[in-house]
Amino acid sequence: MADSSSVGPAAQEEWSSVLSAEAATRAPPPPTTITRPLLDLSGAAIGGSKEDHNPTIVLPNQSAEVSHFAIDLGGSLIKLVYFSRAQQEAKTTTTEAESNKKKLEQKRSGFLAGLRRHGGFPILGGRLHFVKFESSKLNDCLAFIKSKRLHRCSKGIEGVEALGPTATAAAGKSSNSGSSPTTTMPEKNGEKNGVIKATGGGAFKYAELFKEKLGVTFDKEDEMQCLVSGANFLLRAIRDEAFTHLEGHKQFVQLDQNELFPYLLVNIGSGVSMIKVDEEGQYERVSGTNVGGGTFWGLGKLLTKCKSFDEILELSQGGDNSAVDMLVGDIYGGLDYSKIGLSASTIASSFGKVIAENKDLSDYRKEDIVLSLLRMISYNIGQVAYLNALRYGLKRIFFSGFFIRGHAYTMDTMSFAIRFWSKGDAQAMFLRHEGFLGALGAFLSYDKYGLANLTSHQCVERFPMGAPYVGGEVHGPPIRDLNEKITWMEKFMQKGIEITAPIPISLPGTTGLGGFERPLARSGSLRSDSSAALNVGVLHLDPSLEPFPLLADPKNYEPNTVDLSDQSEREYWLRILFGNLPDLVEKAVASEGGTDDARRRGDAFARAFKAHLARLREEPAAYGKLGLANLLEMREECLREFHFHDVYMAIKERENEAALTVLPDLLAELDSLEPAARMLALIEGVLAANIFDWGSRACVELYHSGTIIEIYRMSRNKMKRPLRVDNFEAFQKKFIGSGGNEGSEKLVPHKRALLFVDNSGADVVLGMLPLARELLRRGTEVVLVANSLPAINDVTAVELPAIVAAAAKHCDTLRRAATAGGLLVDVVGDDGLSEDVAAVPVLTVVENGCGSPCIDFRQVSSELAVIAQDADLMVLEGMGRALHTNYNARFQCDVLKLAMVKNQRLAEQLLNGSIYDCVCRYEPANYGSSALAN
Ligand SMILES: Nc1ncnc2c1ncn2[C@@H]1O[C@H](COP(=O)(O)OP(=O)(O)OP(=O)(O)O)[C@@H](O)[C@H]1O
Ligand SMILES: CC(C)(CO)[C@@H](O)C(=O)NCCC(=O)O
Ligand SMILES: [Mn+2]
Repeated sequence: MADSSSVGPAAQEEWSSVLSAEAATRAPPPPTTITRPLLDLSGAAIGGSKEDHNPTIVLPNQSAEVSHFAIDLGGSLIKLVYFSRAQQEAKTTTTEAESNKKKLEQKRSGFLAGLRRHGGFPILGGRLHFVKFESSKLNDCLAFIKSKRLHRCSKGIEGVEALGPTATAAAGKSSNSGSSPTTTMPEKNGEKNGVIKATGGGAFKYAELFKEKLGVTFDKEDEMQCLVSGANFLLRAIRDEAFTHLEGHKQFVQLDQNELFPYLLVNIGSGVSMIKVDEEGQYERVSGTNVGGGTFWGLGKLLTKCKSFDEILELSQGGDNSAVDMLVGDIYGGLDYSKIGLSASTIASSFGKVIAENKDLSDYRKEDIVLSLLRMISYNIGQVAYLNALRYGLKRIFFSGFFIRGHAYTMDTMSFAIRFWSKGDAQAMFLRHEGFLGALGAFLSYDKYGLANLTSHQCVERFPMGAPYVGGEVHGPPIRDLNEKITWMEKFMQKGIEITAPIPISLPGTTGLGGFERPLARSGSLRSDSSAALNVGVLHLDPSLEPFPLLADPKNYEPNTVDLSDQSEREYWLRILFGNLPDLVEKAVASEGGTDDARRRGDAFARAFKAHLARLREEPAAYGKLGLANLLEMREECLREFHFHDVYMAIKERENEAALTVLPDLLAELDSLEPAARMLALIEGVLAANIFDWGSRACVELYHSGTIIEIYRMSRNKMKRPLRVDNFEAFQKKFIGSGGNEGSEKLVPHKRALLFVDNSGADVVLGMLPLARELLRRGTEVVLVANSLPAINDVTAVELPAIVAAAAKHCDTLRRAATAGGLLVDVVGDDGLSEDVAAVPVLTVVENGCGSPCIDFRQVSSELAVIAQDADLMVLEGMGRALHTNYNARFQCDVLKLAMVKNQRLAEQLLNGSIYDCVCRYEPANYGSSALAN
């Protein structure tokens, strides 16, 4: 699995230049329409006139994603939440051989999918996207809806399914003018323009307009109701949604669902609404204030002539409010007013200093004015919120609305106010989807999807791939497809700009007692609107994911072993991923035939991935709590985003083949051993074969030194006991009894073993399959648990049946068990199969629900969850699944954790050892709890 022990000097140099280029931290704002070089030109058409500087190009065959949506039309911003079902990959150039292979894989995955349960959810699984527009740019919003054809599928998911990628939907040219960008489309292919859930004042104000332009009717939902149901959904279903922000420090809050209510929801939009929420569906708007986001933006605009909200926030970075604010010290001759607890630096009166000074507006620095204004409004809202919380005895206050914009100073100011006035009794919390509560609530009111019932394990927050390259500005026409994404990356390359995703502002200083020092300014480092998109990401809804039932303590389970909130740890792993990037890109491009198209995508992938790394370096919590597993998954997701389906396919095939040729000899060798020696040989074999890990730089360098088989032999020969962690005896005792003599006492074999496999090639063929065979021989049913999607050279569930079939040619046990398990459907031989198949323990394959080298047991496939219920042994193999994640996890059944450490730092830190050390950690059922009981 994935890492490396060293990063070359060249890579390091590039890394630091990318990551420290403060001046280049902001991507240029995108023009509202762009000319896009095309990948899939079929059916393409130029929208608008050809003389247009930036005509819109419509790519009907690349917009296979069809969606459903809800809208919140507010006083300042329009928010859209739309759904797209599990993505149909847009076509990229594939050879016939590749497409045949894909068909075969699809057939196989159909077999796996046949095992899926959908838990009774009417939704199929898909993604929730979040988009916003300025209310004054309604036409952009209309154009967006048309380009995505959101208005055409109001029949819902069932209707969505029936739709094909038809050649319609010109993405209207964006403009700020009042002219109509679109006209109502006639019905086509049975699609209907229908009824859309809408909330916010604009649901009333613009109902006629939407009817006229898009032919849709609004089904109005109450704004407060939507805010509350949106908030409840986020707090229940999205992990790492709520956080505190105090003195520059952001911390995610684990909310206990039983202790969530009552709370105060303070939505700061143009105006502010304060809602007491008592329980699901029960709430009351207890207060509001007209001093809100609109006030800040409006006054700020008047006073500074700034053109955008972000510009104002950015200005405030360099401000010193004491230039306009009257401080206690100004009144008290530099002294504190300590009798009532006010320090000299406390603001006595916002803007009060101006009175005595005979100056014009232009005599003041804009920065100072804006900071004073921001502080005044934030603090005031905090204070009113506190008073209402006090009025109803509420301890938890959640702030939402786009006024917040993830802006550290704003959040700190409000948190400070709450903490100060409540004397620490009440807590201010913020939501990552801050401004989308209303739209989300409206979306959830399409209750037929059962979305409102989703819980956290069914919502996976993926890294929002579109985000780093959309640039600034509130979204105009968005990135619609792969091709546009690539075009963006190329634009940056042409300009020689490294996109390091927008960086959040720096920490403000506070001076206690309500006085604030000015925030530490940092040049041009405000997060732009695209980073707000970065923060919310895309929610993947997967109704087939479930918590793994054998976790001993699901509530406190933490998959990651390495804590990346530690700065040096984070820096190290970010560097490793950065250093491995050039190689990975080469492999990725080669895996897609090395064509120009592949090269383009490869370069774009590298840019995008670097942007994410840079972003995380600046704000580690940008995507929620960050662990190594997330980083590794992000890389895989990012590859998929640029349609690299399986980078290591060729390597995996080559290594499978090579390993299969020596399998018969290995099996014969194993069979010649006594049971005790055989068991040791099997375990050592698994560990030795775990060296084939293309995610480890050190190992990849090793592969130049010999053939696969030579390296495997070398690895086995080097194996020395005791291993770095060596519980082999304990395992052996459980397995073959004390003394190692089979038959010396009656042993009950395990009923069902889950073998979590890691790499393709020798690892699975020479390591895990022989172990599976041994278990089967002892009467244990074996389930091979493998990835649902490719990650590095990890074997996938779809690939396993063919590997097992090939191995079964050399082994009767495997053949019978695999046949009994339905794996050998098309390899039925005519010898020996007439025997009683029911008596043979079964060998099956199950997908784990992941596309990453690690495994997060909070979210596994439902098949795995079901089959795990009767398992009494787990074997977690490989660094990703047994060390990076789950090394400290406890389970309700016996667990064997087997891995070779292929990273020096991890070896030192986790095991006090060195690279290539091995771990054989055996933990009997409820190992942790019995330890506690003692
Ligand atoms: N790019 C932006 N453009 C305009 N305002 C922004 C932007 N980003 C943040 N804001 C702030 O967010 C506020 C709007 O927040 P939000 O979208 O939650 O409210 P709204 O729904 O438009 O208003 P209301 O609910 O009162 O009708 C603005 O008044 C402004 O203070
Ligand atoms: C009018 C709404 C509800 C529109 O979203 C909002 O802007 C608001 O709550 N304004 C504050 C009005 C008040 O309670 O004084
Ligand atoms: Mn609103």
